Amino acid sequence: MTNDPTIGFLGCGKMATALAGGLVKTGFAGPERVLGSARSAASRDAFAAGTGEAKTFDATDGGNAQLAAASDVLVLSVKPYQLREMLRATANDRKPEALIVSVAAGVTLETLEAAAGKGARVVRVMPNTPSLVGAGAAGFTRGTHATAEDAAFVRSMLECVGVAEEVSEPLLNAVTAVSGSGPAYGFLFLEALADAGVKAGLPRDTAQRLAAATLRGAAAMVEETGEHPAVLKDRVCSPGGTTIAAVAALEEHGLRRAVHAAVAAAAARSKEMANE
Ligand SMILES: NC(=O)C1=CN([C@@H]2O[C@H](COP(=O)(O)OP(=O)(O)OC[C@H]3O[C@@H](n4cnc5c(N)ncnc54)[C@H](OP(=O)(O)O)[C@@H]3O)[C@@H](O)[C@H]2O)C=CC1
Ligand SMILES: O=C(O)[C@@H]1CCC=N1
Repeated sequence: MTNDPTIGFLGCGKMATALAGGLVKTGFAGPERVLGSARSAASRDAFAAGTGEAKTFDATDGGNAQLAAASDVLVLSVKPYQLREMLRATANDRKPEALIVSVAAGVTLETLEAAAGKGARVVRVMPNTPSLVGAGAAGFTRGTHATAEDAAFVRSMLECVGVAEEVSEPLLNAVTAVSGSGPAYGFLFLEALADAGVKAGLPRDTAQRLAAATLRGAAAMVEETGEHPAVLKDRVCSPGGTTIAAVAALEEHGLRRAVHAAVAAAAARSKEMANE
């Protein structure tokens, strides 16, 4: 791996823009070391806007090959079903020593390595969109030919925009279900909390600010105190008070069961996508 690798995002949509934007924002990579390719001008413009005007390539006009030829690290960030074709299509353009990083849900190392060709160094990552604001959570696993240095590079890239955990490949389905898809659960809960606040009489913007800060605060307390979440929850519940009344209502309406079902559904879908 060169000292200042050029990181090319093949497919520069929502996840690529969140990750690349985070890398630029935190100074991990200057915009001159970040590239993106996509078919539509809308995707390319959004990526450029989110990354301090990183260079983009038009995929309808040989852009994927140009990006592949210029990238020391090639981040595959198209839809899962497109990955095999993208790897085959850029086979003759990629630098032989390029590190291939896939962020696609469900696509296994076996599939990636077979499509990337003999000896290809591949790391499979499951990031999430809060990478954009330096609060990402990612899991990763390295392929057969990826070196310890490759894993260290990917870890440093991910830790620049949040937390990163190296896991065995089968656990990536669970990582996808917890932290890859997880921001959506958080947004849904936050939206519901703000809506309920509006119902209780708060102005919308006040309710949303309070809900977001409260969830951020709860997460920060778990991280900073190292206490079990149940212990922290118990400290909010005064005997006969408001919180225990709310907690009882959440239990009655099946919050825990709903979360278990959601994570199981996402993990099952991730597993299923390996065969598509
Ligand atoms: N969104 C998320 O929270 C997360 C997504 N992921 C993974 O990231 C990947 C991308 O998902 P997401 O960012 O949500 O999806 P998007 O649809 O936002 O991004 C896909 C990108 O690929 C581009 N694209 C499509 N076809 C081509 C092509 N032939 N050549 C080059 N670019 C192309 C699209 O632009 P255009 O159509 O203009 O070409 C678009 O920019 C998926 O594999 C997903 O599993 C992983 C973790 C979290
Ligand atoms: O919904 C998806 O399939 C992708 C993977 C994790 C988050 N978004």
